[in-house]
Amino acid sequence: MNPSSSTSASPAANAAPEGRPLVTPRVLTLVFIVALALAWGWLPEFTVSVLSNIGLYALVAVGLVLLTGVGGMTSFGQAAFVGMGAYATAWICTSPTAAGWLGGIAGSALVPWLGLLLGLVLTFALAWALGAVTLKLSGHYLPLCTIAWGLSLYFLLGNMEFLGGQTGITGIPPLVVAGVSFATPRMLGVVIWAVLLLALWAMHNLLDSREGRAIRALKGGRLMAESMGVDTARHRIKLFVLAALLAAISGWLYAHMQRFVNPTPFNLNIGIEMLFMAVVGGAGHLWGAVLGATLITLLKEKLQDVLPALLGTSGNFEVVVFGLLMLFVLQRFADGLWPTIARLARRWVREVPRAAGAGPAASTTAQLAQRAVPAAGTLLLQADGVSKRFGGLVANNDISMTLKAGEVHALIGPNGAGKSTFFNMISGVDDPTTGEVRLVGQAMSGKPSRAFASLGLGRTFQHVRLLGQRSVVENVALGAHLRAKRGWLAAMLRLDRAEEAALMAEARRQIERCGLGAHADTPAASLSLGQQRVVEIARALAGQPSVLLLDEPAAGLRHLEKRALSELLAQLRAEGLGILVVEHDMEFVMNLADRITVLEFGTVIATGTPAEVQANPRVLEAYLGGADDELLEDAR
Ligand SMILES: Nc1ncnc2c1ncn2[C@@H]1O[C@H](COP(=O)(O)OP(=O)(O)OP(=O)(O)O)[C@@H](O)[C@H]1O
Repeated sequence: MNPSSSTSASPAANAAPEGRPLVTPRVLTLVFIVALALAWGWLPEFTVSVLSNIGLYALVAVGLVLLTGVGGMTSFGQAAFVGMGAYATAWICTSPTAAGWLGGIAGSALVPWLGLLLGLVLTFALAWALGAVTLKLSGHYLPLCTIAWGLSLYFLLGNMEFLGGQTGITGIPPLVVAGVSFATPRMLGVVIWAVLLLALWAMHNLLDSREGRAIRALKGGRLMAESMGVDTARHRIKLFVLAALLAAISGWLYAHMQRFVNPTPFNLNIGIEMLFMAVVGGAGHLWGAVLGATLITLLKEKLQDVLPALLGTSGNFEVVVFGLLMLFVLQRFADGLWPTIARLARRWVREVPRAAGAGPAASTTAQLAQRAVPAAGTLLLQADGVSKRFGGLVANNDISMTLKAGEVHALIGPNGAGKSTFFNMISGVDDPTTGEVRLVGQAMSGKPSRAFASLGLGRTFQHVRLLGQRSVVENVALGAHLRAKRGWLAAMLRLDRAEEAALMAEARRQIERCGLGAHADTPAASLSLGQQRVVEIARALAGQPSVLLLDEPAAGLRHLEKRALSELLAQLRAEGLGILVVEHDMEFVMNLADRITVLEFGTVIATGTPAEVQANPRVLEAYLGGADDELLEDAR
């Protein structure tokens, strides 16, 4: 496990100044674990109890960090899932009905484990169902929905007679493993922290994988993630279920620590407190969950003693302080406290850069899926009479065009001519009102962007869409998402290392090819806009596309960079790619394109070679009528 790996954009970004004493995050983590283990037997009972509570909260907060900080979905209702885990084991361990079902094994040491299984199964089913309904919502509707089901589950738990109503369930047996009883917080605390550390390790592994990059991409917007082949709806639900399962495990441990359950610890207030923990600690950082859980738990303990003494009356005043604290933290530390601590610690702690090609030996490196290069002249992309209306506005009017393997086709036209709209039609972002798009011979009506990606369409965006805090190599590796297949479980257990090494090697190869080798480990946001556009091209190439759609690739590039880009695209054309470029830079287009299609007011006014288009009177008229007279300059 690696405390700062989730905090750092890249190894290089973490690099400490040369010559300073260095500790790697891994060593620091080991020191922390060993210190905790050695101190555990000697700590006072009360401290052990508080630490166990911190462990329980942190387990839930880890799920919230993934859900909220990494995946961009806010949940106020996580306490209800803790309740599900707690009540499932409480019921199965104590109910006569459950004992009837369990027959001979009722009362044995196995029953709490059946309670865990029941809690996980119920939570899985409920979270999947809730996720399927609520995660389609965006903006403030999603958090509102989590409040709604958080409240509902809380009242449900408190109103079911067989669960003891508001009184709850008592007499839950302690965990017993191989004859060893985990009845005391000192004993169960070991299990709690072991589970927490295991969860941190597994979640760190998940984030440091192909699926982790897909999860991070969710926050960058569905459009980008889908274009890389990520099924965003499915990933959102899986992330939601994963966070719920972590909460349920925390609930199971809680029930066997307290040995009784009632609905109070699972109400909305506690759900909000758990979200505080994730956000205050550092919503995008796994160890931020531990930090947040520690700070809030300790603060709560202190405030519960101090505030009544100060105010002369009792009440839940700590909630007011939490609210103020939240305001302060969000004002001063928008990303929570963990990134600030990690930044301060950078003098002494640094990540060891993962060397290019490091990982499993070449012989054990997995093979990524390969796409056969189409023969030159093969028809790759075809638009037949594509029209798009927005209300009364006809943005695209009966456009037909083709793209063949081994050619560069440019789409030009004045601002507002309908180029982006057409780009959206041929990349699955939007559906034509009438007409048809075919990709490698397949009709694409109604298919999402990821279906286009899986058929070999790679694209860049007019407004760059990168994960700015992540390194260039991670961004580019996302482009190869569909070429690998290891899933969440393999990633968590680190069984995907060979494949991951292959993905990273491929990403680095494409970065080198695009001339950005020196920036591979730099956070993408720290590059110039022009370089970020090139990163997008490298990301598209990592998917080994046969069709490349480039939306204004030369915008923001300096002269030499444009020349290098032009050479790269010419080389890709020679390798057999079909490239469609939407571009305003006429010199770039005229020097590169084999064919040009000119749009005006959504209609094709000319198609042909650069020379034919430059000599076309309608084209000259269209450009003279607009602000851009570069074409005329070129034509002369
Ligand atoms: N979602 C939408 N709803 C309504 N009108 C839209 C929508 N998208 C585009 N339009 C309109 O369609 C027309 C074509 O826009 P589009 O963005 O495709 O042009 P463009 O050629 O890409 O322009 P630019 O070069 O400035 O990017 C414009 O009049 C625009 O206002």
